[in-house]
Amino acid sequence: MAAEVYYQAIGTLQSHSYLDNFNHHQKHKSNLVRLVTRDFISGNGLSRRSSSSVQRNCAVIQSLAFQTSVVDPVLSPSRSNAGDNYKKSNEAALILIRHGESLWNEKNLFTGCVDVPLSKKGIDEAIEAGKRISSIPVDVIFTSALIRAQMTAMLAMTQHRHGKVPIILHNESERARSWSQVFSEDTTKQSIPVIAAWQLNERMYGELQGLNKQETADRYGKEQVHEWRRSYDIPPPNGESLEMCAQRAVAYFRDEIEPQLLAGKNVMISAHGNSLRSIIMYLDKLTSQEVISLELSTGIPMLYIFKEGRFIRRGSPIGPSEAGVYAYTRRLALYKQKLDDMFQ
Ligand SMILES: O=C(O)[C@@H](CO)OP(=O)(O)O
Repeated sequence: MAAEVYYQAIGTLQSHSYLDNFNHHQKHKSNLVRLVTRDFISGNGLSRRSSSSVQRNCAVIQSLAFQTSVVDPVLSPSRSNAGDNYKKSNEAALILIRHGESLWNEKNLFTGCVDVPLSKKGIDEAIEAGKRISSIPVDVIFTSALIRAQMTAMLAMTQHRHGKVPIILHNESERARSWSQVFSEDTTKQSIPVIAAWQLNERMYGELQGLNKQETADRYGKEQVHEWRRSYDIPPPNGESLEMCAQRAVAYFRDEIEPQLLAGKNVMISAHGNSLRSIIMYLDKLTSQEVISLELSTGIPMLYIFKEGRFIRRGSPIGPSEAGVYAYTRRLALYKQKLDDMFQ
């Protein structure tokens, strides 16, 4: 009973998860999640005090949502896409994760398409991310072609409770494909295909790649560097703007990933700050103004549900130190229950 009440309360809070994109609202919601989680952990279920506090605060969250003038993706008919080629389909989970901290994030260098591995902290973040999504179904994984996204996906999957083995598909040549075949149906069932695509790579940062971000701001001015980093259509010198990055990343999402979701497959995408910003812009129908303030932390998985042609955000932990809470749907709760029963 306590768990049921807990998930319901968290569900209410997390249904406004798009507020996480706005730092000033994030804090408020994070306090509420902490309050409810504390009651749950104490084992007494939701206390009357917390229960009325959640109700009261949900009203506050509602009004914050109104102030942002972002339409609630849960309540509104559809801010989302896939409309044209919508077919009646099963519900499917979509997890988006930005890679853990890389060795160049650690050094504050522009990275873009330079292929840099995770730092020690990034490895820990990826493992932590894996714990947070360990009860959410994953049938197929898409990563960029870059090692930091691939390391993140693989490390995260070591924590998954289903115990399946992620296997990178090699389609770069006929020989690579044929030499990496598996000849057991049972083994295939126990594995998750991992598809690497360059289209999901970080935006190409042009002549900024390898430069220190602070030194670049000192040299060219804070405003100019912010424009290069966050504007929608201004590219850094000889690099890609977010708009250019979206042209390949969103096209790939629509052509290769949406069909999987339509077929009812649960998908995880491990990619990068800007390739994911462009995909989120598409999923949440953000304007080119709104996307400027969209920041993604390293190693924090976000959950969407794809149902009846719509993408609905179901939450994301607030930050690295927060508990991983998502608004589970009935189908996800049943999947979790199945894992609980299996590992009792
Ligand atoms: O350097 C990069 O490739 C990206 C992501 O780390 O940086 P930014 O935050 O400027 O988009």
